[in-house]
Amino acid sequence: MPDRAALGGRLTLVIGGARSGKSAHAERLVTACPAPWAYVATAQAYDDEMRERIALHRSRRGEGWTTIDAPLDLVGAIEALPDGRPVLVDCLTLWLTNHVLAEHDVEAECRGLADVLSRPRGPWFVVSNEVGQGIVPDNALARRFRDAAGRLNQQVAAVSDTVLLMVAGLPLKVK
Ligand SMILES: Nc1nc2c(ncn2[C@@H]2O[C@H](COP(=O)(O)OP(=O)(O)OP(=O)(O)O)[C@@H](O)[C@H]2O)c(=O)[nH]1
Repeated sequence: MPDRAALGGRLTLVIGGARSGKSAHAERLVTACPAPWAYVATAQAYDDEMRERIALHRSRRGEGWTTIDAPLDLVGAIEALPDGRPVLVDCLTLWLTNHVLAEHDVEAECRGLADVLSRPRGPWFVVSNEVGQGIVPDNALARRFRDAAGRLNQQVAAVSDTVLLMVAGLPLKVK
């Protein structure tokens, strides 16, 4: 196992805007650890565009990966993984979207996730979107989502050893 400190510690949050290169960078970090790697996907393929994106991701990942679908029960999926298995969770924002749309108790879900991520296991790499830098959305659901995403990112960043902000494909170490 490579030096944990060199990999960024037990938990690394990779955060950025859409197409900032966060998934690819997080994959590079995970594959610096010995295989096998676990990919925990929170996306659901509702249409052809999403199906195509997912197929691209799968072909990019190649061998050595096990994919686990966890659109809602991310805590259960993480807890079920064997100790020491390098894990990539992609991404928190879609997981949050799924809970918001299902009208679940989003605050409780986020607390539960931050709690499991704060446990001394890993190496874990978690991808999330930095949202909310544009103008205030004009509908209440989007505002609620934006606020919940900001709070979730803060909670996860607080328990992370390393936080990387992706800008134009480049990682900026913010923690
Ligand atoms: N269900 C499922 N989803 C996957 C799989 N592979 C990737 N995804 C999803 O694909 C999503 C990321 O895709 P993109 O929209 O291309 O990436 P992005 O995060 O906008 O862009 P980048 O910042 O460049 O990574 C993540 O939410 C993953 O959950 C898979 O095998 N199964």
